[in-house]
Amino acid sequence: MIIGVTGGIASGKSTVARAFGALGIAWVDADDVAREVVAPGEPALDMIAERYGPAVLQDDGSLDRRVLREIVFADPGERMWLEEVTHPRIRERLDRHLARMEAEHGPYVLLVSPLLFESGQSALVDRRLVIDVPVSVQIARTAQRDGVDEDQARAIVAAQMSRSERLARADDVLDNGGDQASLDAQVAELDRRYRELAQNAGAKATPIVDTK
Ligand SMILES: CC(C)(COP(=O)(O)OP(=O)(O)OC[C@H]1O[C@@H](n2cnc3c(N)ncnc32)[C@H](O)[C@@H]1O)[C@@H](O)C(=O)NCCC(=O)NCCS
Ligand SMILES: Nc1ncnc2c1ncn2[C@@H]1O[C@H](COP(=O)(O)OP(=O)(O)OP(=O)(O)O)[C@@H](O)[C@H]1O
Repeated sequence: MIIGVTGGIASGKSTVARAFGALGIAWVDADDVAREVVAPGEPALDMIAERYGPAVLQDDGSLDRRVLREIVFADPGERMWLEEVTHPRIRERLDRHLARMEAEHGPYVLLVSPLLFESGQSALVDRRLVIDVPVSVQIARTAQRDGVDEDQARAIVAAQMSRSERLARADDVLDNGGDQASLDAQVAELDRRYRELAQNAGAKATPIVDTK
């Protein structure tokens, strides 16, 4: 069983994943895979460099993420171009990672992704857990953690699905407006339910042999 964990920027997805990790659950992070597909030598990085020129590369040939971030969050057309180049590659790698993880780790695994619904990754998972916080909290935590100014944090939030649309697509919701203890308690309860669901799904998939 694969659980998709999603939420807007700085909603707390990585913090939630670590809390599941402390209970023995494995996860793959779409932001990490998004970095892999633009590593030096990858065709996507060549396409980005061709479109934006050397300013988008650092001296060692790797992507200057700050420069590209400023380009794509100032211009929706450029963001869409970047998504067309990266998202199919990200999805394909995630699919492979998840298949391997499901075979190696039980009873369920997590796909942690900011764009689960926007990028077609929702089709890779069995349930969708939305990490929910008010937009004002997202902006404050993004600015504090990433050192980006509030306008850019707002531009990133604006490029993502709205809070209400995301909640409408959720199977489960974790309210992350509280403290770490509240987050941990909600994760413990979700883990209990997911283990139960995974066990029932496994039982259904096992053919019952009639011994008579
Ligand atoms: C624009 C890039 C270079 C900025 O890199 P940077 O290191 O500053 O940010 P990072 O990759 O850690 O992303 C931080 C957060 O920004 C948000 N974000 C990133 N890309 C997008 C996007 N296309 N649309 C909306 N939000 C996005 C997410 O909440 C993400 O968690 C990078 O985010 C990127 O390559 N984005 C395109 C690939 C993508 O969509 N990744 C999202 C995960 S599938
Ligand atoms: N319940 C909480 N109380 C206070 N701070 C929190 C809480 N949950 C997360 N944070 C802090 O908010 C910031 C964002 O959390 P985190 O990095 O887990 O979010 P994310 O959704 O993974 O972000 P991104 O979308 O950028 O990958 C971090 O600095 C984290 O320590």
